[in-house]
Amino acid sequence: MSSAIVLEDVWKVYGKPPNETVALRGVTLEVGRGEFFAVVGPSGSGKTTLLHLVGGLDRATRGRIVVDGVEISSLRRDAELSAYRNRTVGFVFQLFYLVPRLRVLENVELPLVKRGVPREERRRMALEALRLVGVEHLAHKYPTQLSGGEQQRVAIARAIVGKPRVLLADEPTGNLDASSSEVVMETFRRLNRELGVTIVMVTHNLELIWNCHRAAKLHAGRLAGVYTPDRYEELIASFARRG
Ligand SMILES: Nc1ncnc2c1ncn2[C@@H]1O[C@H](COP(=O)(O)OP(=O)(O)OP(=O)(O)O)[C@@H](O)[C@H]1O
Repeated sequence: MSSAIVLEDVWKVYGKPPNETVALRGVTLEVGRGEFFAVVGPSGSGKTTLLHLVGGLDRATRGRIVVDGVEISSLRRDAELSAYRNRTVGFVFQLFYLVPRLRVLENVELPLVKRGVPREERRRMALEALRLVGVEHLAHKYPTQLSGGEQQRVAIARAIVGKPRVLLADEPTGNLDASSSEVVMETFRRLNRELGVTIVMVTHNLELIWNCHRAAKLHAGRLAGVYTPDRYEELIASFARRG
């Protein structure tokens, strides 16, 4: 298994003594290329922190992080980290963060504007991304005219339009009802299967791990285990016992 993501002894400390919070305490983890990988754990266990570090939204205090062959923990300049964010990873958040005054197509084009892709090419790529997630017919609507599930699929189109190797999703169904959640999960499964995109998804909803090849459990900033589907029942039961 070649690795899309490698974390070696990663620590994250927020704040300064005596008011510091240690969010990650030496996490070592590998995610394979083409894996659909879940991260679960109680509130405050460090899930979002881990995703932010992998996505280059924040820097680790200590340790090594390599994503798609790039050692992001050694990128010192903000411009390098920003280029990494724009090219290698795509983000999907719980709150879709679409720009309300822009049409769906224009929202999806945004990451390409930053890259300086010419207009016609942008349009073509944005329509292709919308088609991949099954909402091409909504291209000329505004976000407020869409359901939550449709907005999240547009946000996924925006995340994949630049053809990132890794898609990072933080509670992507946290704001959706059960049927919209299923549509979003089906979209992820298809992107993973057909395009081979590596997906890391943070979730509170343990039922969603059944979509994933493996699931990591964090507890108080430490890796408490990495599970394959044959042990998911055991993982779910561990939450029933003590969270
Ligand atoms: N910017 C920050 N400044 C200070 N402390 C922070 C910051 N972000 C997170 N923390 C703290 O770090 C710890 C881990 O937070 P994190 O958001 O990663 O947890 P989580 O598992 O994603 O939680 P949840 O499931 O509630 O979203 C928590 O104690 C949190 O209060």
